[in-house]
Amino acid sequence: MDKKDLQAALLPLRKRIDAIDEQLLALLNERAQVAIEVGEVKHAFGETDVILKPEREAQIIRRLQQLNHRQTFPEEAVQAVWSEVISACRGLERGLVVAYLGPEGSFSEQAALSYYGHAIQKMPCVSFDEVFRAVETGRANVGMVPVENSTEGAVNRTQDLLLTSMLKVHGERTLPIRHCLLHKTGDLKEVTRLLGHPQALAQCHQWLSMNYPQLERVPAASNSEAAKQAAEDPTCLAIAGIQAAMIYGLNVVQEGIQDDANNKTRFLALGKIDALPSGKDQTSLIFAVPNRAGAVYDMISPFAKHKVSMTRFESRPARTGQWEYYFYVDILGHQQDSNVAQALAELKEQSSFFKILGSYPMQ
Ligand SMILES: O=C(O)C(=O)C[C@]1(C(=O)O)C=C[C@@H](O)C=C1
Repeated sequence: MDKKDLQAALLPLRKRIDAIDEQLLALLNERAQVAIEVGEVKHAFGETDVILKPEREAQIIRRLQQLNHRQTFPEEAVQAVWSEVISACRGLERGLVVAYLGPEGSFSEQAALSYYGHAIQKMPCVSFDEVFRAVETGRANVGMVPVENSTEGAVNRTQDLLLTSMLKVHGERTLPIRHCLLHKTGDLKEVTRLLGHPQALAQCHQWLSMNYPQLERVPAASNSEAAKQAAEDPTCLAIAGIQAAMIYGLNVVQEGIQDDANNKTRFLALGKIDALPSGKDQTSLIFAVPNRAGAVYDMISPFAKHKVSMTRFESRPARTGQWEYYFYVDILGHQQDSNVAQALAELKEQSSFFKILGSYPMQ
């Protein structure tokens, strides 16, 4: 069989794919028209602010994943494809400005694109504080921030900002984090310094100590900022993701240098909207207890009483110098579910501080 036979065998199959793509495109256009009408209805009812409905998006994707069960189209692709379809339709209703820690090529950007899709207006910010401020002041509609990492634990600055901010959580996205060692040319003769975000330096600590113990480790504002600087300075190595390497034209000296091969970061989607129950939700909250024996035990007993599962329990010093703490807790269920509502009401009753960050669809 020669090349001509191959082309002849492929031709009818490719014709079928072309015909299917035409149908898909026609259907996508039909969907886009309906989304525009949805936008008009929302407008007529005065819902002009943010078009985003996290619970509806989660329900659409979950329903399709179930329908697709045991079919040929890959399971993960359902989420990826429909996130983009919904993103494009949402963008036709109204543009969404998304703030995150930049510059371009950061893991936060990846999380933002994965959660909100590509039909967004990106607003890269210089710090987590700036991300919160951009959303609070209305310059951005929503923001995406890392909250915890599987190797390093809580992202403290985010935790502190969540404590005082009026923003609410409406979604989450967990991404695998693969760090790469990057350099301008790949010729490391002149290298004296290693740039990376403190979280990235910590996640690669063992590998760096084994392979580059002599290099000065310099904290950067973000991984992509480290990559951007290294692209201009051959005396610097940078730790960042492969995305940043491509954007800033860097050489990948070594891929996957994080100490844990399964390194993951969980990001939170923030805004001023409340996500309604989607059928599979979780709730994030912060509370503090009076400083007395058994207080924490008493505090969390309403969860057991009302059969609410706790999936995360983290503490952070209250900075009073009194060994007092804020507790960051995630529970399964939506704050509108009756058992969750009862447990939260009892917890609130006994706390010296109580704040619900939001209920939102589980990824
Ligand atoms: O159902 C809506 O409220 C819509 O705006 C439509 C749509 C979609 O494309 O399916 C778009 C954006 C919302 O976040 C949810 C769903």
